[in-house]
Amino acid sequence: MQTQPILDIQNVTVSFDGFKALDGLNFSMAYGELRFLIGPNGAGKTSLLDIITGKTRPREGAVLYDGNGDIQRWAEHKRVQKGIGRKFQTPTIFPSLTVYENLEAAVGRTDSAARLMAPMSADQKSRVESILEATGLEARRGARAGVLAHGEKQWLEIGMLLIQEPKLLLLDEPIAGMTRRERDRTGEMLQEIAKERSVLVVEHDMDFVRKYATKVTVLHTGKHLTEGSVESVQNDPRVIEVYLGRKHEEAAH
Ligand SMILES: Nc1ncnc2c1ncn2[C@@H]1O[C@H](COP(=O)(O)OP(=O)(O)OP(=O)(O)O)[C@@H](O)[C@H]1O
Repeated sequence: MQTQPILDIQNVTVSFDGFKALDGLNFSMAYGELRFLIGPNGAGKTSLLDIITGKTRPREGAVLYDGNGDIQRWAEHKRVQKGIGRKFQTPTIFPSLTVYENLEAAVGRTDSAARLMAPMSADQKSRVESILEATGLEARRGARAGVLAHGEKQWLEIGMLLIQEPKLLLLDEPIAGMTRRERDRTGEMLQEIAKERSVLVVEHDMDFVRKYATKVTVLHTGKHLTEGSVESVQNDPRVIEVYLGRKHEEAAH
């Protein structure tokens, strides 16, 4: 087990026309950790993912990653090559290709165009098989991605990221729109994935967070409000005040 964090965000500030989406944020994650990120709308959760992937550059602070020092000068594609994978809410799968073909396309995605066109190696084929198993899509391997159920599409995209063997996987509300069964399957999948890599999940659904999180970080107004076990965070008066109380009120209306 590595003692250094895989990700260490130090005093990061991101401003849009003077408005601070992240305001002196400190955040760090260990290797092999499944971390949930919660906070009210506008807290800065997506902005945090954006500075990790390089979509946004901070005005101040440092983004230390996987023993590379500060990676702020790295382009987005370099971060992907170095193991930072991000799943957006809307899947970017190829609907007319089968599940298997989608994974086949993803296997060489970070390589050169020539490698992309070449037949898969034995190693790549076995990676596709292991991803089919990990995502529970073995029986759907021949189905066109466009006809998959909503949950299956999300799992396929997770598979397409996993096949590139990321070290740090970022997921933005992965269970949005899923059935209860799909949610549970996704929660179990994330726990399995985190045995081999670090996973950071932005999630609003507190039932899901309660069930699958061991450690939760709460953001508020671009700052790190608190972090800890689900129980400690849920009972923190500041969290109740800024987030959970508000969510209960929303649910009551
Ligand atoms: N490109 C941008 N230009 C201007 N303001 C932005 C931009 N991106 C984010 N913001 C603002 O920064 C703040 C933080 O946004 P962010 O999307 O990171 O919050 P969030 O916690 O992900 O919210 P939500 O839960 O609603 O997705 C918001 O007030 C948002 O309006």
